[in-house]
Amino acid sequence: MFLPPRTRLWASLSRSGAPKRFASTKSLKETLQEVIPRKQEQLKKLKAEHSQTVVGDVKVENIIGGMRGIKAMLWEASVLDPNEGIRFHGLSIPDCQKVLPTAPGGKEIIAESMLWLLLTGQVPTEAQTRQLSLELAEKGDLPPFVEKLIDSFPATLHPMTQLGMSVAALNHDSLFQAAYEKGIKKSEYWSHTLEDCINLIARLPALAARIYRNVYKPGTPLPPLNKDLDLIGNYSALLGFGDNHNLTEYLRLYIALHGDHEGGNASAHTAHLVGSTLADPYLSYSAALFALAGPLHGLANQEVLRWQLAMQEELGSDVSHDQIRKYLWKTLNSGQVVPGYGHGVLRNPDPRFLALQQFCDSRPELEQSSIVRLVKKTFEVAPAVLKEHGKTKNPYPNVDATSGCVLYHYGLREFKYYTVIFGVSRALGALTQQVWARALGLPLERPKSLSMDALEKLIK
Ligand SMILES: CC(=O)SCCNC(=O)CCNC(=O)[C@H](O)C(C)(C)COP(=O)(O)OP(=O)(O)OC[C@H]1O[C@@H](n2cnc3c(N)ncnc32)[C@H](O)[C@@H]1OP(=O)(O)O
Ligand SMILES: O=C([O-])CC(=O)C(=O)O
Repeated sequence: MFLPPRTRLWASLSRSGAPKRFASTKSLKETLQEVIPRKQEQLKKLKAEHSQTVVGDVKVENIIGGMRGIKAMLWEASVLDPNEGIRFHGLSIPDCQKVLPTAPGGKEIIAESMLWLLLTGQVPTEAQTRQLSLELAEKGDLPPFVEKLIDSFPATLHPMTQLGMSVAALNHDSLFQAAYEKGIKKSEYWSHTLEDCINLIARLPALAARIYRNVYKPGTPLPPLNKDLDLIGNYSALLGFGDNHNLTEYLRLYIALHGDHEGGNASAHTAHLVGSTLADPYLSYSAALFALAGPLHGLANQEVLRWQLAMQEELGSDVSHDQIRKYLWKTLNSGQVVPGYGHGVLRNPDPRFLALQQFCDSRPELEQSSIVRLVKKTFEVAPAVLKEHGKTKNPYPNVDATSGCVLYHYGLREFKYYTVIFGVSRALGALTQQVWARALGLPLERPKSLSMDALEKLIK
């Protein structure tokens, strides 16, 4: 039975509050086959009954202000509330932490259960999650020419550039593109797109880990994919951290939480825009990765670590609130942004930041870590400084403020690599939408632009 998200959450919690799973044995594709006709019907009804209903207005400030606040995209998997933060099909982060299956022996949400939720709007069973893990591990090997391509990159090429280029090269094997060339019907687009999306997600650990090894641990052999591990268990092992359970668990949580942040963020929006031309999922996601690689977006997590380490270098480890305050002012007065703070939509501390901080608070070794403590102390000071500075509409931390310090503490210290981990994650949401865009037959994205002269004419 298909239930609205909130009802489904309550239905998936037993009376004792412990998660209870539905006993479905359906595969991901079978589940989607069930869900898609209902969504198609919903869209048809919206079009028929409300095409002309006004849901917002556009001011000049929206046009010159990066389209902030304009409701202009359909995005199925998640919606962002400025104060509450993200909900995935209606489920908040704490809701997801209660009901989504974890890895055997683990406590954190895994990529597979988040992907299932994003794609279907349903909480998968333990068995469905394991089945998906196995499918991903079976499909995770790289084509030899892509391995060669990655190996040919100079180690000085930024890891995000390497990731974007290698994801684009995987389109050599795009099933959607091959089927399109044969001339398939529009109603068949989504199933080929789904195959591509699953194949791409499956290959991301091997791809991202190969980049890491080449750049930072040259000459160390990559282990084969382990069919008994989940996607991120394998990623951690490929990176060389497989026996670090704490880091593996952190990566699982990190990657589940960064998976989707509604549609307007720069990476997801880029994937959607490029995908709307019917470019295949590899090309669309490759483009998204280059948007993620900008310092106002995903690259901010690299910038946060660089900034916090520079602060530590200058002030020492045992730093006072007052010293941090002065350091923040120095950054602001030199005309730079404080990385990890502010947001295009959020107006409160990012619940992803809070969830990652909670992870830190639950582990004694992280509570003792000088970099983790510095990040926490910065949070205790920065909002007041940013409020006094008076520019940013949101003086609170976003997820990037804290995501890197835990990696750093656990030994993954090459912070130029951090956005690659974000890039492995964002595929979950961006590619989910690609499937939905094809299933719903969404059109080419093409908003209207205006010159300043044209705008002035319109105002008159
Ligand atoms: C996963 C993610 O992508 S989360 C975001 C990651 N990015 C960062 O952490 C980088 C630092 N933050 C920022 O640059 C911004 O807050 C952004 C890009 C995230 C959002 O930008 P906007 O929606 O334009 O923010 P906002 O409307 O509050 O900006 C108003 C002014 O405040 C400034 N401002 C915003 N955030 C900050 C900050 N953290 N430090 C200093 N100034 C800031 C803006 O630069 C802008 O200044 P301007 O008028 O001189 O151009
Ligand atoms: O929503 C945004 O604009 C940026 C962000 O936090 C994300 O993409 O995760």
